[in-house]
Amino acid sequence: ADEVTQERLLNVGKEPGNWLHHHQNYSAHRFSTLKEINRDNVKNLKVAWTMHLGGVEGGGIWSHGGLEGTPIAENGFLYVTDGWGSVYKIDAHGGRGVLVWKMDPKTDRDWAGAVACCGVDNRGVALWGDLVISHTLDGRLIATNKETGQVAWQRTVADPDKGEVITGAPLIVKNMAITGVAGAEYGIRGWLAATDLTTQTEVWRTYTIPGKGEPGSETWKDSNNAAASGGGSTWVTGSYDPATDTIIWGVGNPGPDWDSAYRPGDNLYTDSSLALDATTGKIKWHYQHTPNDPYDYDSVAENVLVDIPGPSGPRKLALEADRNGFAYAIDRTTGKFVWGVPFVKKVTWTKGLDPENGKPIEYDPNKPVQTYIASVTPSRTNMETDICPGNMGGKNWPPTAYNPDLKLWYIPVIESCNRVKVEVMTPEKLKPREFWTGGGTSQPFKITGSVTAIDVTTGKIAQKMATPFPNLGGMLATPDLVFTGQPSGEVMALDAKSLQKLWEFNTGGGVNAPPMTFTVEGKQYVAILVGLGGAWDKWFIDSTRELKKIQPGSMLYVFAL
Ligand SMILES: O=C(O)c1cc(C(=O)O)c2c(n1)C(=O)C(=O)c1cc(C(=O)O)[nH]c1-2
Ligand SMILES: [Ca+2]
Repeated sequence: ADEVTQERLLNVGKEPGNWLHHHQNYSAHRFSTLKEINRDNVKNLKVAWTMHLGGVEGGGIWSHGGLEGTPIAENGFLYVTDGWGSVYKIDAHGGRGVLVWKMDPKTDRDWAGAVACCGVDNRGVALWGDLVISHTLDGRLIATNKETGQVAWQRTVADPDKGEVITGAPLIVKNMAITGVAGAEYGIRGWLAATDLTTQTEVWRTYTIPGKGEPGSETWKDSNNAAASGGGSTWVTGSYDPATDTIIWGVGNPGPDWDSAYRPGDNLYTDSSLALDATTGKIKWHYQHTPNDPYDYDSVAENVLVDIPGPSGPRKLALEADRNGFAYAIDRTTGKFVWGVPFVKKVTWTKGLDPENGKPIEYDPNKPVQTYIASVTPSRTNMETDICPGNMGGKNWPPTAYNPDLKLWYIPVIESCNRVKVEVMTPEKLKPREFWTGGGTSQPFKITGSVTAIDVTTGKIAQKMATPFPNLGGMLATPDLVFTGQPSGEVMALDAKSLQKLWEFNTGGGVNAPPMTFTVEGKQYVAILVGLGGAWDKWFIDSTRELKKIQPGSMLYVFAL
């Protein structure tokens, strides 16, 4: 078998025809050097083959599943998941797709689906040795034999009885699988866990909310014991810097989401980028974007690691496009702010970022409860208000892509506002497996989107292409193109510099997953999963009424010249 080793995972540039990491490389670039499909011929791109998958069944509070995964490609085989965690190995040789095996983990749909805030979601697998490593919504890490499709072993990592589920893809670092958790809307205390794949045991588990007396615990100043149910999920796969053996991972919102007076203080490490020693799980640094967040602005987005020439040698940056509407560059050696720029058209909750430290200008470290621009901030004295970006954020989980030649970073943008209603929470209201949000949202405004390119040498917006719908799929970059999709069904290719649309195909479904690319027998393909699920069609559909017509679906599209 083709063993996937740490050596190969570190050197994916040597095998450009494969796509071995969830985010393509450890730096989360989602950039492929393949250029058989390019600016000149992309207009001729056609469907090469398709495959219907399963996983559309409902469960818990969900009427159906959706597809958010990034396929993994190795030596002509694809590995994809559906929302309930079934893994499909597909033989892509010979210009068509043939199912080799399907591993159905028999996810407990009602038990897990009842505490999945935002859809029946599974964002994909990882490869290690001769195993396919995957997660299930009901909290398991599963190792499947790559050749036979037989489950080699499995281990429970998260507990839906506590409101914990898993939606993200695992990150493989050395001999470990790193698992992030979801559940901040159900009063969990977030964590990251590392499982040794050789011994099948836990190496470390680091909580994203410090325990009593630990550094950072002073940022929970309440008498409600809010930290114990304070959220801080880690539901999007992070990145890894081998030079310093550092994992950089985004942390989600504090809970209860909108009643910030329940949890006075900055609420570390919610809404932060967190750097951990990969070997020990020890926290090295953090950078918090929205202290004492009253807007539900999870900072779970992937951190994109880039090295930019600077006056005194290369600057080692971690880029993050935050739900709060700002894109950040952080020095990934020190965790210090470098630049920040709004990437959405409308931000109303702050006047902007302090150019020195990147904190919102209105942030006052001496205030226990931050009010930012108080007239548009949900609070106990402003119980109903409109926020921009809306609570899905300026960018949600759909991943960015980075072109290292052009130094352009492409953000899949949601241009939005929505309405928040606050509910005052008390400790008695905290119940296992029940929503712990301190309010709710409604959608009185139309929501659109864009692809926004940032020049990372300047931290300025280089280009923006408006789209009629929010970007719920994410980005792929190649030397002179970017690929993305729309929830209305279109997959498109844009010119990497001008963002002019060069090609489009309507899949007849809803795109809620990122495109990727690979080769088989020397020929380049672009693959994307199609099937609208996630948070949108339950919680946000009123802002995009045309999308109400989109039917549940589950299909893999593969394109070629
Ligand atoms: O805090 C969390 O634990 C958590 C988890 C998830 C998830 O696992 O999908 C989402 C969110 N929050 C969230 O706030 C959100 O907007 C969201 C959208 C989606 C999606 O897949 O469309 N998931 C999630
Ligand atoms: Ca959340």
